[in-house]
Amino acid sequence: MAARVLGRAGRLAAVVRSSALQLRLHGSAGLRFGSQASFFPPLGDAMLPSGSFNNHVALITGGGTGLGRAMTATLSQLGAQCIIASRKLDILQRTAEEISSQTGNKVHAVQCDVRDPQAVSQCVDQMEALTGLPDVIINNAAGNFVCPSERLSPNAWKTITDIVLNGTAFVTLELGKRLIQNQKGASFLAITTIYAESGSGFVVPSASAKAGVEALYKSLAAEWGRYGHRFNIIQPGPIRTKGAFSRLDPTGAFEKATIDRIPTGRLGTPAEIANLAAYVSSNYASWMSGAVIRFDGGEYVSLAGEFNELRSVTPDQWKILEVMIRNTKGS
Ligand SMILES: CCCCC/C=C\C/C=C\C/C=C\C=C\C(=O)SCCNC(=O)CCNC(=O)[C@H](O)C(C)(C)COP(=O)(O)OP(=O)(O)OC[C@H]1O[C@@H](n2cnc3c(N)ncnc32)[C@H](O)[C@@H]1OP(=O)(O)O
Ligand SMILES: NC(=O)C1=CN([C@@H]2O[C@H](COP(=O)(O)OP(=O)(O)OC[C@H]3O[C@@H](n4cnc5c(N)ncnc54)[C@H](OP(=O)(O)O)[C@@H]3O)[C@@H](O)[C@H]2O)C=CC1
Repeated sequence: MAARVLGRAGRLAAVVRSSALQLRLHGSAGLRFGSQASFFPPLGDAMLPSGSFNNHVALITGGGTGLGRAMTATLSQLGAQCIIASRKLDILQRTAEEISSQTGNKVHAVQCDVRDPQAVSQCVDQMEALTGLPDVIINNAAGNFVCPSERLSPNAWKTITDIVLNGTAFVTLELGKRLIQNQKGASFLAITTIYAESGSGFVVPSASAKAGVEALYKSLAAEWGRYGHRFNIIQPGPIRTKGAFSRLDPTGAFEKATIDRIPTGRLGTPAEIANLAAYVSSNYASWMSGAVIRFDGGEYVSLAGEFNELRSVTPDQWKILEVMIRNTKGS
């Protein structure tokens, strides 16, 4: 009997040793479970009731492309009159016409480089003439590229931090002052990124500027509630847009690894973030201020936990690991 048990234990130990060796040699290659993305299908329809933004005016910076365009389309569909502002007037005009023709609600295109406070002031003048002051302001315009920090010129640093931090501040302060003067409340939303919180190498100007934007919005949430202003932040994870992916993963080499570390097994979609932005900017969220909403399919926590790689250990391997751990005696 004892010999039989010892024999079984010996065989098990041999299996444990060989499997542990396999694990060490080959990692988890080929041992992944099937894609879980099918559990988390993205929905594309506008989530809020139709007419939720009737009689509302929304300014979306960078609204001509990517996520800003998707937010504009959703707000317009829900009844808002939108103003989209960025540098490239032709792109803005094309987007404005396309969205207006689909929703029946006016979208205005206004050229504005948010790095220039005078241009921002003129943009707001133009907006006041077209629609009056806005109820909703979405600071979405940004610039970014991957680059080792030792290769950054002073102007590269300045370009990104000017668009992201100074641009957001110029738009927010210009509108805030005029809204306060007119005793009009508003919802301000800033689009940052998950690495605004953690920092990240290779996108250091963007990480620094987005962290500044978060500090700006949290501070104003505290200070300007008394004027009827709400300030919130959405931190998106990866969502395919030409603007982001062409500058952050120009060869496409990192996309699979990115998707593999997202617990929901897929990238986000522009329509999903547009629904969240619409909710945060709507009167349904009138008690929400100072919030930082991470919207990343779980990527941030997945990157943060040092044991999360163990997801790729199979049930059979777990049996072996458990035996090894239980058989450990002493320290
Ligand atoms: C691990 C991989 C992950 C894969 C997943 C991929 C992506 C998604 C995941 C997460 C995304 C998270 C956050 C995303 C944040 C974003 O903001 S994405 C949005 C990106 N969109 C844009 O950037 C659109 C607007 N961008 C631009 O217009 C330009 O790119 C630019 C920002 C450069 C501004 O244009 P412009 O004002 O015309 O500037 P210049 O071309 O004159 O350049 C100014 C200085 O910057 C230097 N520079 C430009 N490009 C680079 C570069 N690639 N590397 C190094 N330096 C660069 C340029 O030389 C100028 O400096 P000098 O005058 O020469 O000194
Ligand atoms: N896509 C993603 O995976 C993620 C995106 N984000 C954030 O989402 C937001 C939208 O990015 P995304 O849609 O992907 O990328 P885009 O490149 O499509 O959007 C950036 C927009 O900013 C505008 N812009 C850039 N510089 C200026 C400027 N100086 N003045 C005014 N407008 C300017 C651009 O318009 P123009 O060239 O006409 O000026 C463009 O429409 C950004 O804040 C980005 O940081 C955050 C995390 C992930």
